[in-house]
Amino acid sequence: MDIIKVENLTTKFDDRTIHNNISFEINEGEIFGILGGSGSGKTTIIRQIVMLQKIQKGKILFLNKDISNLSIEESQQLKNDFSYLFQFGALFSFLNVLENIEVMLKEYTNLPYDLIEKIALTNLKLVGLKEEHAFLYPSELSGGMKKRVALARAIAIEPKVLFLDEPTSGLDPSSAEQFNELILNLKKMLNLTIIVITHDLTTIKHTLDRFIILKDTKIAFEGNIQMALDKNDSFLEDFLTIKKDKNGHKS
Ligand SMILES: Nc1ncnc2c1ncn2[C@@H]1O[C@H](COP(=O)(O)OP(=O)(O)OP(=O)(O)O)[C@@H](O)[C@H]1O
Repeated sequence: MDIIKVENLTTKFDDRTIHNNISFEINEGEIFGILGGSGSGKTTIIRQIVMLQKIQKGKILFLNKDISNLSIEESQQLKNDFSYLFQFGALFSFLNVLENIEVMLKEYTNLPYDLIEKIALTNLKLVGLKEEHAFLYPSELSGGMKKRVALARAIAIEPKVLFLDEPTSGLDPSSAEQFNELILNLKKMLNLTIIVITHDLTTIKHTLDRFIILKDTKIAFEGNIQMALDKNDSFLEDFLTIKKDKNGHKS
């Protein structure tokens, strides 16, 4: 079942066309990538799906609702169904780890504080951190730990859909790999649909179930990594820096 359906989306800023009549669907339970060069309109699409940017032409259905025609109550309800981790999704420097995770719960629920604290601790552990990290401040954390806290904050409200913008940017290869592993585990454990903007080839090759590549206002490719490898297309080979061994096997 599709959880998000983008139909004939056209976006222009001044005279510049960013998306020209593009359509795609994101299925429930998949990790879906939105890829493309810098300025190809990846963040704009996500901002449109999460209702931060107006849809100029075309339609987006999110959980079967046309997001351009929602009542205030419907839009509030939909906002409870997703969460996002933006590229520079900073933590509040004056709050400790646990308090940072609790922010969304305090904002979006009426739960009593002892329950909020319990949920925050559970989510802290879900993202691979320990109770002893709970009272550290952001300045005392590594980049990978900060991303984990931001992720714990995003999943604490139990969203159905999670948006991640460049989740591994700024991480060293080993931390990025661990973060990718965490995304895969969370998808399985929490039954999430995850939409990822990424340039990270490891994420693209090992974490995404399916992806689109935006190029020159259109979708240049839609499918999974195997389909991309099978295509023998020079743009795809360059974009994904696909390597061939001496027997012509691609990786
Ligand atoms: N609100 C806006 N008003 C005017 N131009 C905008 C607006 N939002 C985005 N743009 C422009 O639209 C283009 C696409 O931006 P977008 O952020 O979606 O690209 P992107 O693919 O996410 O790029 P990157 O990988 O560099 O983050 C860019 O040229 C950007 O400057």
